[in-house]
Amino acid sequence: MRKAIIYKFGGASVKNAQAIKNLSIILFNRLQAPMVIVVSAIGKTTNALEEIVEKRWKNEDYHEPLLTLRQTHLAICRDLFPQEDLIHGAIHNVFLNLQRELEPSIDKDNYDEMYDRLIGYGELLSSKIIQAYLCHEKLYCIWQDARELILTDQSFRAARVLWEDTNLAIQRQLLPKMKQLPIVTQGFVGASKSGKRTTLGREGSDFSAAIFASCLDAREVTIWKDVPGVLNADPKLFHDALLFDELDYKEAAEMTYYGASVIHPRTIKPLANKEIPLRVRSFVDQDLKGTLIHHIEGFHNHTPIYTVKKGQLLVTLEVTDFTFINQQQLLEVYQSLHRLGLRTNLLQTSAISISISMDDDRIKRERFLEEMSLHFKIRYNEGLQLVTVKHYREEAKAQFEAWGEIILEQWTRSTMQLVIKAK
Ligand SMILES: Nc1ncnc2c1ncn2[C@@H]1O[C@H](COP(=O)(O)OP(=O)(O)O)[C@@H](O)[C@H]1O
Ligand SMILES: N[C@@H](CC(=O)OP(=O)(O)O)C(=O)O
Repeated sequence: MRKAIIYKFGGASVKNAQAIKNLSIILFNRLQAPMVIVVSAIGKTTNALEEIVEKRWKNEDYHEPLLTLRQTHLAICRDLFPQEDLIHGAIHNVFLNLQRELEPSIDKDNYDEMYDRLIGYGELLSSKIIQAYLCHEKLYCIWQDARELILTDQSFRAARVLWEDTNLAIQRQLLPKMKQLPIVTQGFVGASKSGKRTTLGREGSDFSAAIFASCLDAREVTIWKDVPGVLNADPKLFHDALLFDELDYKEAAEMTYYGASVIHPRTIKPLANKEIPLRVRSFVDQDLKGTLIHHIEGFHNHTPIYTVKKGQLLVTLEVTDFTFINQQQLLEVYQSLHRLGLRTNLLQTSAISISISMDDDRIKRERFLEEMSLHFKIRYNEGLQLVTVKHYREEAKAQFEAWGEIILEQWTRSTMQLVIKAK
């Protein structure tokens, strides 16, 4: 059998009926076996599901957002399929199951577990609609439940892959099917060996594509985006951003680490380990070649790379007596962050304080602050932006002064980071 090709279509590329039709056009000349097509939830479905789950958790009324979500999906089906197609009933049933799963009383200690049980419904819906539509267009393919293949531990919302088990499941269950027809499956979701549903972290479908690629020793992965490829900055924020024709794995991995949301941070490593090339290309203009991320001997980039992470919480922990910050205190802070699964993006210590910029999470934040209040005096600032400039030029800081007040900065020889409070 030839080496497999992996395609990943994110939420933007399947955001409505027109976008799904466009996906089938992309596949028209490209569909082949062996191929795995990994899809994310339609548009902003995962955000809507997050709202529903949070409301259910707080015992608030979630019926309105649930109804909107149902109507949106059924309307897409009406645009894509004739009235008598079985898909309408199938999607209706998925919503009945979701409704049923939202009803029972909830275990108040296990928000993350409940979240993972419900949030993957978005990918379930999109993958069913897309597989049915491709078959309707005579682009025959098989639907596969990714939770039978991507096996993880039970670190809900940021599950770690059990590589050996996943590899085995893919070889045994997926490979034989792949010989017959292309596969459509879900990104983002997995399951533990005891059958609990898990997820790989928000925007984790790129990582799912990389997992399939690694286990299948794929020829290439293509992720289809609404941008021409990887640029040196988010083109929505920087209008003069430059497109890279190619990038070395290491440079791409660092970009994602600092927050370039075009690729999920966990995607590059499994591909780099097996030297599987990753192409990022546009689903809008399919004539463009995009950006090829692969191993480039002696790669040197001097173009500045800008990344912006929004929704940052900057916490400053200050000692309450006149002791200095020591390693034991740092250890306790890190242990608490690790236990709660809070991601830190910048840490700075002074003699009497520790400042941490982290991705905000309203529920976990409260627990962290509560734990820290036993040892420190706390100040915090929310809704901040963390700007990172790699290969910065001297004048780089000045342009961000217009963005707001720079309340923390950190410089190394190659990287500048600024925490900014918008005006
Ligand atoms: N360096 C970058 N190059 C290209 N796009 C970027 C970059 N940094 C951030 N982006 C943003 O990433 C978006 C695409 O990623 P994302 O929205 O996660 O896609 P999807 O969810 O459809 O997979 C683009 O619309 C762009 O605004
Ligand atoms: N739907 C999930 C997973 C994902 O990766 O989505 P996208 O490919 O649209 O970023 C999310 O929104 O987090």
